[in-house]
Parts: sequence; C-alpha cells; structure tokens
Amino acid sequence: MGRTRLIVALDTDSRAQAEHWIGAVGEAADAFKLGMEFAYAQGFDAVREIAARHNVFLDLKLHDIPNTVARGLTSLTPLGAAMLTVHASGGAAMIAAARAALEAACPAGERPILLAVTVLTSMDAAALAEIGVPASPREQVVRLGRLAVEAGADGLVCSAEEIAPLRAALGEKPVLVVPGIRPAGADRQDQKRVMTPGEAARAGADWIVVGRPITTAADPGAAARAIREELAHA
Ligand SMILES: O=c1ccn([C@@H]2O[C@H](COP(=O)(O)O)[C@@H](O)[C@H]2O)c(=O)[nH]1
Repeated sequence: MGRTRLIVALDTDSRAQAEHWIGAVGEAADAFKLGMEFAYAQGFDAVREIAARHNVFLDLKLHDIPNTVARGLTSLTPLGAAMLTVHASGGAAMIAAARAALEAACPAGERPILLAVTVLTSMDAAALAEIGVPASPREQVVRLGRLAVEAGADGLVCSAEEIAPLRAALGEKPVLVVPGIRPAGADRQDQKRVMTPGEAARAGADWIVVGRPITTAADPGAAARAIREELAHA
C-alpha cells in the first residue's frame, strides 16, 4: 500500500444509509467523511457516535469572522472528529483564530487536524472569474494554500491538479486531502478538476475523498476495494 489513504464520503441525510455504507465498505476505507447533509439532518449526536467507532473527517467548511469560526470549532471538538475544515478564503486572521481555538480546546497532541479548503473542486477558471478572481485554479490554490499554512492550517483540501505546485511551494509537511476523484471513465457530475485515484496517488495525495463513485455503485464495497487496489499499485 502506498501512502495515499481513502476517505469515503457518506453524503446522505439518512443514518441508516450511512451505516449501510460503512458496513459495506468496511476496512477498505481509512476514514469516513460526514458533511452538511448528514450533520444538518441527523444532528451532532449521530456524528459523535460514528466518530467514536471510526476515523471521521467532519467537513463543515466553516467560513465566518474569526471569533465566530473559533467558537464554532470549539463547539465541534467534543465530537471527536479527526479532521475539520474551514475555507481558506476566510483569510489569515480567521485561520489563525481557528488554530488557536483548537489548541485551546484540546489536550496537546490530541487536537483534530485543521484543513483549509482552497478552491472547491467543482470550480474551474470560469467559475473563479464569475466571483471576481482573475486567476487560474492552480494560481489561486497556491496563493490560498500558502496563506492558510502560514496562518496555522495543518493541511489543505485541493484537487489533484494542484498537488505538484503545492508541494513545490510548501514542501511535504502540509497534509493534502484531495476530492474530485473519478475512476477512469466515471461521470464527473458537478466536479470540474478531477483525476483518477491512481493519478492522485502518484501525484502525492495524502488522502483522497471519494463519494458517489462508491456510494452509487451497485456494490459499494467492491467499488471501494477496487479504489484501494488502484492506490496500492499506483
Ligand atoms: O473542494 C471540495 C471540497 C470538498 N468536497 C467534498 O468531497 C466529496 C466528493 O464527493 P463526490 O461524490 O466524490 O464528488 C463531497 O462530500 C464534497 O462535499 C469536494 O468535492 N470538493
């Protein structure tokens, strides 16, 4: 097995569906992602219960003024998630406040990994231009990635296309978590910046995040195991 680990995104509003996917995928997943859809529908007790049994990436993408993000993260830490997200575009002060809040809320060495989402993998250059950003996704990801890591983020969420430029700019230390993963021939759906699991692994992803290619498969367990095989042989 290479260094790249698999996070399966449990994008559902149903606890029963999430538990079914967890059971089907089993040890093929290194972690499970819970996001807005699950947390808003099922509440944080359900998140806590799953995090007590599994490695959980709680992807709520906080984006607000520094004080509000800091206090929000403080409230999330008792849930036991291993990784939490904020938007890098919230700025350096917000990210620094997020890091300080996690350090204050958790014993040394036990805090969740703080990840900053750079440019959503559903966005291309045209989508960035629409919001007034006259840069390529690659340029914007490196700009925001540098800002976030210098402000205290432990890692970044980016597409596989930006792994090499981020490593060149920031070295090996930041944890790179990579959604926008599609097995060869799979539908991109709303994702714009995509690569296959093997390509992302060869590019140096620490983690890949895969949702619908696994959860909508006829056999989610087999789909997850096939991705693990691809990672192992990358
Ligand atoms: O830039 C981002 C940040 C987060 N995500 C999340 O990853 C999964 C991807 O799901 P797929 O079904 O494999 O497309 C999903 O939970 C997103 O919220 C992302 O895609 N891009």
